[in-house]
Amino acid sequence: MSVLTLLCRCHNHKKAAVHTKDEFNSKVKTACQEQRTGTVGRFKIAKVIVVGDLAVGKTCLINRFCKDAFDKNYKATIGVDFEMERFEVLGVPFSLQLWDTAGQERFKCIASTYYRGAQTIVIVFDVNDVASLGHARQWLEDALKENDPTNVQLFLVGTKKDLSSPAQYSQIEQDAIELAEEIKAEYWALSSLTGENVREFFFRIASLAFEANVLAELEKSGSRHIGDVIKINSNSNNVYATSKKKQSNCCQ
Ligand SMILES: Nc1nc2c(ncn2[C@@H]2O[C@H](COP(=O)(O)OP(=O)(O)OP(=O)(O)O)[C@@H](O)[C@H]2O)c(=O)[nH]1
Ligand SMILES: [Mg+2]
Repeated sequence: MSVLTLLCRCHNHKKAAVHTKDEFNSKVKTACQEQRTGTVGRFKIAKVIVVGDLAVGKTCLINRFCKDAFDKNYKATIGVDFEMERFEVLGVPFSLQLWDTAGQERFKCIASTYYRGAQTIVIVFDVNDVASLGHARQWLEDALKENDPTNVQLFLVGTKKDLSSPAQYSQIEQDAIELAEEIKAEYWALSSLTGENVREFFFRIASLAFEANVLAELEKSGSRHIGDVIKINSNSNNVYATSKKKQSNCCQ
């Protein structure tokens, strides 16, 4: 289990306007301190879907984080796979369900049936393959068909950074940041082979998903405080009498 107390700050991406928050919302912090996070912490599991072209490194990314393993041999994902990862954010337990989907065209229609209900969409491309970045928009469009665009958090992720020279990388980075800004996604570049930025990236997903969930709970509860106990005592509306009355009505 990973313990998160602060949203990860990632200074590498200062240009990616997309990293706009580096502190938890104060309402969220207070709610956590006062243990008023409602269903978050008890039943809440955020669904994360990972999409992108074949062989860009989706499975390796999830395996590096969840199993600290890396396989240099390519084994295509057939349909979907998923992993659960448990976190503790601001002292509150929180889980991510990570859905690894197939990039191969022939498995795509099976995979897309699992897109629904995602809270986070991760669009993956290979920083050494411009075409895979070009296809990112299509992946996003397909994933959004099954989800409410106003309620999802987007991440654009460039993988295999270890394979590119700084000069090559900075070229594709510009295009990636431009796209990220346009689609309002956070941009991350990482390597599953070396592990660079992998942990930070998943911590960030967990933190933002957690924050969104707690804010939604607070909003839902309106003026009533989540976690408040509703007291029923002998002076309250007599629940027994009411139920008796109902019973007698029913027999008339
Ligand atoms: N050097 C390097 N190779 C990587 C990295 N990530 C993945 N690979 C390699 O890229 C190939 C494809 O990786 P996968 O993770 O299987 O790709 P995928 O996106 O899951 O592919 P599909 O399941 O077909 O959609 C494998 O041979 C990996 O070893 C990385 O960060 N660096
Ligand atoms: Mg795969």
